[in-house]
Amino acid sequence: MAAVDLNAEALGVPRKQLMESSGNAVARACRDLADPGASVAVVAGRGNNGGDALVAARFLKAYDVTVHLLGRPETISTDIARENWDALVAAEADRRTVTDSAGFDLGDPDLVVDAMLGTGVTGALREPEATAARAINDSSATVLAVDVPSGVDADTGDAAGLAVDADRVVTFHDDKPGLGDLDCEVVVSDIGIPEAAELFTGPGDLLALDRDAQSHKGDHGDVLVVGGGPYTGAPALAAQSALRAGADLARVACPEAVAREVQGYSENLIVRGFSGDRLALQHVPDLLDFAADRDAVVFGPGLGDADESLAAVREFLAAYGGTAVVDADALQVVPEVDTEATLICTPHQGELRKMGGETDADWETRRDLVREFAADLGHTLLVKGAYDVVSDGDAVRVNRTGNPGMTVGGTGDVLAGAAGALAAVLPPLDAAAVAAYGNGRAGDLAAEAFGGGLVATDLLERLPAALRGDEA
Ligand SMILES: NC(=O)C1=CN([C@@H]2O[C@H](COP(=O)(O)OP(=O)(O)OC[C@H]3O[C@@H](n4cnc5c(N)ncnc54)[C@H](O)[C@@H]3O)[C@@H](O)[C@H]2O)[C@H](O)CC1
Ligand SMILES: [K+]
Repeated sequence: MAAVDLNAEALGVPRKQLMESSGNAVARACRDLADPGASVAVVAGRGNNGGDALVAARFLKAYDVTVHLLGRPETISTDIARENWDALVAAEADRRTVTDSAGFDLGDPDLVVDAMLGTGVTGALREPEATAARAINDSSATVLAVDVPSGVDADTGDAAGLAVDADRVVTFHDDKPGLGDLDCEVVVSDIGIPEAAELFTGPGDLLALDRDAQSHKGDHGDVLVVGGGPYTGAPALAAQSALRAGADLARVACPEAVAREVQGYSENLIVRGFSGDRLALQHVPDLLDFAADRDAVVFGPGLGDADESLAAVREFLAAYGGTAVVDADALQVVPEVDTEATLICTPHQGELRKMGGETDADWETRRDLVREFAADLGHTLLVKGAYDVVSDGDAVRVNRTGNPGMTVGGTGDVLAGAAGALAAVLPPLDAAAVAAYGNGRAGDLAAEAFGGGLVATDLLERLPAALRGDEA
């Protein structure tokens, strides 16, 4: 929900506007449950759940409304909730602030609006919320809960002890998984979050990358790039991109003939050569061993399309059970391989057709075609284009970052490496979506500096800022 909110904000629909819609929906539910003139007690907590009800109070002119704020106004935790409190103060609305549980008096209302806690609840209800919850449960009033009954975990439906016993819940945007088992009526209200906030990647998607302060070396991925042979820059770009996208370790397995050159690009890479000047079947057993201890493998950058190299990719994937990003020439073997591995395939439109997939000039048609083809393959697809389409055969995401300057060579290797690093820490669909978003943003930042003259290494430098969400 937090991710969708941020994406909505980036699309020009800020949280305060959503709160106005939520409050409006709460007021509608009140009108449904009580006749004009009825007494309504709005019990508001200090977060945005409370804020929703403070808005609702403004919409209930035909009712006898008393607002109980649990806590001093200075302790309201968000600006948008505080602004709505200030609006009630300015309007001299009937209101009380409850600074300790002894000071809470619900009165004898016809209807209670429970807006103490929503999705922000942590642990058992503290005071004065606990006292207020008991008073609400003891009263004979009809109880309308905002978003979720206070004290109930919206994801699981569990309560850590006491929770409000509601007659009806008005929840927002989408059903919450935890509400299904509650013994009360649940109404889902649309609050104007654009569908695009869920379809298109946005800054909210970056929330998935938040790191645990307690993390250790290796927690963020040990990534192996298998490639090189005819090209040496591609595997080096992919591996460096994995590091820039947050991986702790990036290794390259490449032919001995090019290993020195690959190492020469960066001292941050761990390079391991195998005999000869290109990948072949004889290398597969060692590669499988080496890959088994890694979190993700990126297959393809600079590998070339020699028959023996493609045969090796086929044999590797057939025996591999981990997570792999498959790019470039390696893509063509994917449709014919029966593998246990979790694959993220990163074709451009031409490579997609070579894999047997269809494409279309219209992005909405393409979205549907990519979803179907991903379902057929049983793998995640990231189909590159002006609009990148990502699908695991079920969900679809579309990425709009990036610019025409990125048609330069090497940007695909940067994307594949980033996808490898992210696949080490996120589910495949999210890894692909965030990689596409970050790579495109890095390209946009690079275009600011270099326009159509940007090169792939410019993206490497800007990938950390792009994945942090810095403004272009
Ligand atoms: N897009 C949306 O989903 C929208 C949701 N809205 C509403 O916002 C709430 C979530 O708001 P948030 O501020 O994140 O959290 P809460 O208001 O639920 O609670 C935070 C508040 O509560 C305190 N607290 C936490 N746990 C406890 C406890 N066990 N006992 C006492 N107090 C507790 C904490 O310290 C904070 O002060 C969502 O449910 C919707 O109702 C938006 O308005 C519209 C968009
Ligand atoms: K609530």
